Amino acid sequence: MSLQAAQNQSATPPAGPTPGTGKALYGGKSTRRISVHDIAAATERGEKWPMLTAYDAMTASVFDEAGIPVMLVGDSMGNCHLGYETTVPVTMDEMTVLSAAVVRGTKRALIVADLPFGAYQEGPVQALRNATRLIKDAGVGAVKLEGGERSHEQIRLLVEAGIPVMGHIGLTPQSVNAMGYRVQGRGEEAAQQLLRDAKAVQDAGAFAVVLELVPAELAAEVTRTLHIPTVGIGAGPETDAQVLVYTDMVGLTGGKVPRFTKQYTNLRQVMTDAARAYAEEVVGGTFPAAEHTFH
Ligand SMILES: Nc1nc(=O)c2c([nH]1)NC[C@@H]1CN(c3ccc(C(=O)N[C@@H](CCC(=O)O)C(=O)O)cc3)CN21
Ligand SMILES: CC(C)C(=O)C(=O)O
Ligand SMILES: [Mg+2]
Repeated sequence: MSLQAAQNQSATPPAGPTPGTGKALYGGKSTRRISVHDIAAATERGEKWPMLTAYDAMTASVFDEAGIPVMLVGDSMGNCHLGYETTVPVTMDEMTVLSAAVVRGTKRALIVADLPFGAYQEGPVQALRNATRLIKDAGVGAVKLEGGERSHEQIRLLVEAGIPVMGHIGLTPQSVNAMGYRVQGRGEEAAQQLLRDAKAVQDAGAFAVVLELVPAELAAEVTRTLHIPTVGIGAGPETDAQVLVYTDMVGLTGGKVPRFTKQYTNLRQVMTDAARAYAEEVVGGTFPAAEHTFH
């Protein structure tokens, strides 16, 4: 969000829910889907907004009813949901099936789907072909792809074709084999590159940009510089929006989680306890009881 927008915000505080805009992001009366324009308008008013990943209809319906306005069918499904080591092996077929499920499970949220590794690196035409699949076959409202300057031609062609695009710069996990999982944008030269990447994404026509694993001060500077919303993950508190991988947020991720995540509950423990209780009752012969039994 620009400084101008921030000043507008302090000059005219939001006056409560307005149909079709503003607090409608968080479950106002409107039942239509949230659009990229609603996202831009909310950000202009200085409203921060939360994004969560989702990979199936059931989970997505929970978050939709909880009022999460934007959901990302992230290629993090690779390690969080499909059992791969990283996001790198995720295919367009996997993205399309799970994105369609998330769309079916939701009524209100804007659904953004990642273009997986290999689905846009060949060039803009390949990017358009694969983004079109996610829009037409899965029914998502927008796509996301990684890279700043290196991806600006892809972003531009998708936007010209009428597909809203979210950019993603800083740590780009599809490049893990080249860059590892390290904080990005440290040092003057790397910071200048991140600013150039952010501007390239905005100039290409993206409606928002994810900043992953960058110093908070740099994320704040990018946020002040751009007019499109910034969505932070491991980028400090001053971005316009935040995103978390939902399995980290609910404590379901097996193994190590990044330091920037916050675990709000421990579903792994809840599910472990439930599974053990069920197993004990089956072994002990106390389940099924009379009320679960037909004669
Ligand atoms: N479960 C999960 N959560 C995520 O946030 C996530 C995924 N998976 N998969 C796709 C990408 C990969 N991400 C990652 C993966 C590892 C680190 C990591 O190891 N970070 C170090 C900090 C490194 C440093 O200090 O430079 C850490 O300890 O958090 C960070 C982000 C974020 N995304
Ligand atoms: C971490 C977020 C931004 C993402 O790209 C994903 O979940 O795949
Ligand atoms: Mg991703």
